[in-house]
Amino acid sequence: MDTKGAEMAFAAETTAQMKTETAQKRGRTLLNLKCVDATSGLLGKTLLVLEPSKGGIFPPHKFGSHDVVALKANRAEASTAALGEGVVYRVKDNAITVAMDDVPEEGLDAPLRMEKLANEVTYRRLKDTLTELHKGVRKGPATELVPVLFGDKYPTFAKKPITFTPFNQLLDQSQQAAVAKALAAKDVMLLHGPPGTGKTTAVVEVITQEVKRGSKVLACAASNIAVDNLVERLVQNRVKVVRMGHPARLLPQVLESALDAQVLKADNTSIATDVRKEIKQLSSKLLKTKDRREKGELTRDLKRLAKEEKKRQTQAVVDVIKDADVIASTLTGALTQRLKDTSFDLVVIDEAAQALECACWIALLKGRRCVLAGDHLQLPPTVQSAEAEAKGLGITLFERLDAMYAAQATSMLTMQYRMNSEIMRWSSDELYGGKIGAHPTVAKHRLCDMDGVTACNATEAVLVGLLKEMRANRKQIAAVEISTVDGFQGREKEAIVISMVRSNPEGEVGFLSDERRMNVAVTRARRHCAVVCDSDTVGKNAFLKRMVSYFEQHGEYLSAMEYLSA
Ligand SMILES: Nc1ncnc2c1ncn2[C@@H]1O[C@H](COP(=O)(O)OP(=O)(O)OP(=O)(O)O)[C@@H](O)[C@H]1O
Repeated sequence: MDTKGAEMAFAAETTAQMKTETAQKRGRTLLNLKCVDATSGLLGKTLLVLEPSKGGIFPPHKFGSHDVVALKANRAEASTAALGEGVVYRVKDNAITVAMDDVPEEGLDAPLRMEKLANEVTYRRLKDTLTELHKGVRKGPATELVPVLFGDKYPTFAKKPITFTPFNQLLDQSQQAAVAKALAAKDVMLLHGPPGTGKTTAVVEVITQEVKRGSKVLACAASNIAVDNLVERLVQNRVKVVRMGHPARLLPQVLESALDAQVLKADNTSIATDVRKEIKQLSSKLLKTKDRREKGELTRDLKRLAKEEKKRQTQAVVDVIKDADVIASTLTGALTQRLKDTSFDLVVIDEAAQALECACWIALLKGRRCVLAGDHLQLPPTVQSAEAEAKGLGITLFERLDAMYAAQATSMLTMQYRMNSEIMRWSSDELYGGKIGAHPTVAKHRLCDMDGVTACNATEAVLVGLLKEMRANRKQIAAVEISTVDGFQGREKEAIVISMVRSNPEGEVGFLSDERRMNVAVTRARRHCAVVCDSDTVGKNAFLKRMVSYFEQHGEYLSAMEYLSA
């Protein structure tokens, strides 16, 4: 990680180094924009709406929600300071909305260009954390935890079994056992949640129980969406939760939990607002007065008031954070200055098997104990540098700890609430030692039980036909989504069609052979899973061969010839 690596190089490919036209071609800059609207509203931020100057739609580009962007005059030199920076809030074909802290005072009425900025803050935070770890953690809340996570000390648990009254009455036995283990953990516990087993449900119970016993909890995940998911459910349990992060990156349904929203409501904020009004009045008095003594007095007062305003604003943030039972943030977001002096009894990381180990450390250094929830038998985070991956960045902390401490520290959830048991059994037998069961509500559900579906075979044929047609016409049909497996992790659909497009005489199966990828692909399906493949090619790989024969045995097998004549 100390060499910059491919990811850093990619991020550093800033538009500043490219000609603006080249940058526009690469989708990192949009030229000739006009600002058509500026409204305040998003928790004190201003939303600017930008459209192509000549109307119509934007050329192809790479701007997406949450990107950090700079606005400049359309033809400004690359080195010219930006009119302002903001975060992309919404992207449509013909308009992009950007949330800004401070609206540029001038320049918005002229043609503009928008540049995508490399998110260097994240890299700096990862690097700073690694440097701190490298120096050795001799003080702070995680002093006792660090040796356990590096394999120098075994994890320990309370001697007496923990009993608790679940908030969620529906928790199954394996979820209850996992929660009890988490509550008993003195340093680390791994909550292993295979597909559809309600890992987040168990995590929310752990956090709620911890709050009940007086703990302050840091709840994290690598992605904003996973953090918002936790926040939504914790709010339902009436837990006092504060969501860190830029409001433009949060789902609208969790905005009320945002730090900014709660700070706006704080007493110290209304005092700061009053002080600001007073400052305005005194400033205009100062401009009018000719009296030297009065000028001196007013200047002194203004200085004092400015200090007071700042103090009240800072105190409002400190109070909200202090008063919260749970602070929720992304892993890298946990390194904010605002949490610098806050430590936690417990750090919970959801989707830990999809997070880089160094990102986990940002959060872990803030807590005495930790619970990591995830499934290392699904796909790990993407690492763009092959070298970094080979040197260990591709192994997650969850996987590493499970390899060291599975017997002591891991509790696996064993009841799943998504798949028909035939779909589930392949994954359970191949990857989870045959330990997973299907809840009765899903065990037998099939596509043909759904309203409007009459014949399952016909539906399969339609699905496959549809897929071909969409590929050919490159168009999206409502209710059908096309995605790579990697992009679909964490999601589910009633029916999944897996296209294993490889077909060659050498039997090269490439990335299909990653068991975790196939595990993710198959386990997205609730009621129906169809695989389209060249069985000769994929049959050269033992794992895929077993998979195809499982489908042959337990499902329906049709050759291409049979489909063509169907
Ligand atoms: N004990 C339970 N009883 C009934 N339904 C449950 C139970 N636990 C989880 N579920 C349901 O299972 C689904 C998945 O649960 P949840 O959202 O907690 O899992 P996840 O962590 O997001 O996904 P996954 O388990 O695939 O990792 C949800 O619809 C949830 O309501």
